[in-house]
Amino acid sequence: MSKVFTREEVAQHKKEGDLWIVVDSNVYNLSKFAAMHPGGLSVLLDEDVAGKDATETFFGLHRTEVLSKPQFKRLIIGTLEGAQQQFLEPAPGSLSQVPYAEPTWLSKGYYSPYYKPHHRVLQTEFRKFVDEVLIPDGRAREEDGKRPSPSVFLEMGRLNIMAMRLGPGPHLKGLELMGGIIKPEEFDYFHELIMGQESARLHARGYLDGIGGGTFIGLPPIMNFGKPALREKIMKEVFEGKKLCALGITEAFAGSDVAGLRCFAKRVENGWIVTGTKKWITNATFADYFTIGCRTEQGGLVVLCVERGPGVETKPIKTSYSTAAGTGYITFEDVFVPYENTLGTENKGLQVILSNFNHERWGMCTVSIGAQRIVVEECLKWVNQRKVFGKPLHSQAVIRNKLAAMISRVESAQSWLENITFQMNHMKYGQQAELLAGPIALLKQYATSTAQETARDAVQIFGGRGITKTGMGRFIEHYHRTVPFDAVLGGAEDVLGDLGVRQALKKMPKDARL
Ligand code: HEM
Repeated sequence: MSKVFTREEVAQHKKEGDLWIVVDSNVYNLSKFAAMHPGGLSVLLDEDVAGKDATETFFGLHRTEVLSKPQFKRLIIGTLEGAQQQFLEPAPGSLSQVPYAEPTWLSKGYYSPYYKPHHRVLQTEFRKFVDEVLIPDGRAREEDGKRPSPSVFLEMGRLNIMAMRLGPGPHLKGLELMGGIIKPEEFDYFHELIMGQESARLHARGYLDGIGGGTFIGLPPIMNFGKPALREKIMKEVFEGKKLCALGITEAFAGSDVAGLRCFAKRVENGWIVTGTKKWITNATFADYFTIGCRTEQGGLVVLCVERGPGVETKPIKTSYSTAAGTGYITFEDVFVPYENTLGTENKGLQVILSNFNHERWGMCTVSIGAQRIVVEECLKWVNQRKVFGKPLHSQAVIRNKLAAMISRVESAQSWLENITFQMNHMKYGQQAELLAGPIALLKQYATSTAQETARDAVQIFGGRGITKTGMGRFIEHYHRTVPFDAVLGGAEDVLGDLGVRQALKKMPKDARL
């Protein structure tokens, strides 16, 4: 049993070399650690801190997770008599009780027409998986910039997470999803939405793309347009967590302008010879298969699945997020690609490339809106615990005003996302292409532009901490630095806004008059 100390006993240890303090009912012996304390020795020797209960001061300066690190847990020598621990670490998989930290359907006392008990079952299990498997690996890989650990992919394979990330469909048939808690025929776009939003809790944007961002966009063309033998082989390898895909469309010469691609595929006996380059390719540095768009001799486009091998070289590109995403530059030097690896019809590659855009953009909305919500939670916690001029930060009207705007933005984006997801659940592919391309483009533009406003406001609320990679504002710094990715990948904001309006104008009735 832990030793219990009185306030008087603690108060006797208040000098350099013999220093105790209390944080959240635990008595810490900082006698040796004080000299190594990142915040300095003098702050600990302050008369309001040394030998005292410094809980409030502590939480104004450190994240709770500092206390859960083993090297600091070891400093606990007992508890303070009569004091109760207040700041318990949330159990893996638990829901936040902070208002607006969870979408309405997960908030106590609220209802939603969209979610069924099997959605909640998946949400609970997937959050646990994020907390226990992805967060530890994600935070470590963000630090060292290495690719996500192979053991994580194998675990994802065991639970068929990669297969679920590709949405509902025949590819799920016969698979045991998340250990069997959800039936393949029940799996719908709300399950996929949940997985996207839960993944955002990682606060590790580069790593998040690292764990299959390339496959999310690179595998669908293989799955939907590949010859059966190729398709079956690659789907099995990828779903089991043994191989990864990347989608290679963009080049230094051509970004959203697909018609300007220069990577060239020359038709030869039994296949193609590919020569050219691709740039900004997510997962390029460690992917095994590259789904790439190439120009043909006829001037058309062909989409090919190229396996990593002789003539294929990849090198990392340093971006504003971590190299855990494996963003890279690819060169193809006279690479022979068997004809069986042609995806779809020769010279009709544009159709293959465009076929997955809606799903890709919608998937990005799920993550982007999920991340925006977590920033609201971070800000609410901070304004509540941070004291300025002797009062909590939220006593300033200007801060409450910023929070009002943040909350409204994320709630409106979430409601729109759920509405579109509901439509997707009820529409066949053709209807989705016809009716949802515009709304999804507009939603993505809205989600990422509001995300950037929220990132800016959050930095203002956190001040210097919002631009510091460690400490209280570390997730705000990360969000503010990586938020432009969502606004660029899958179509830049202006392009998407324009697409949404052009789609609407195409559908204007001829007799519409004021
Ligand atoms: C259990 C006792 C404590 C431990 C284990 C501890 C540990 C740490 C660690 C790991 C950091 C750097 C990480 C970060 O940036 O968040 C830090 C920073 C700091 N600590 Fe502590 N600390 C303790 C108590 C205190 C107390 C009682 C004070 C009261 C004044 C204090 C003041 C500071 C300051 C001013 C910083 C720098 C914060 C910043 O850069 O924003 N610490 N501490």
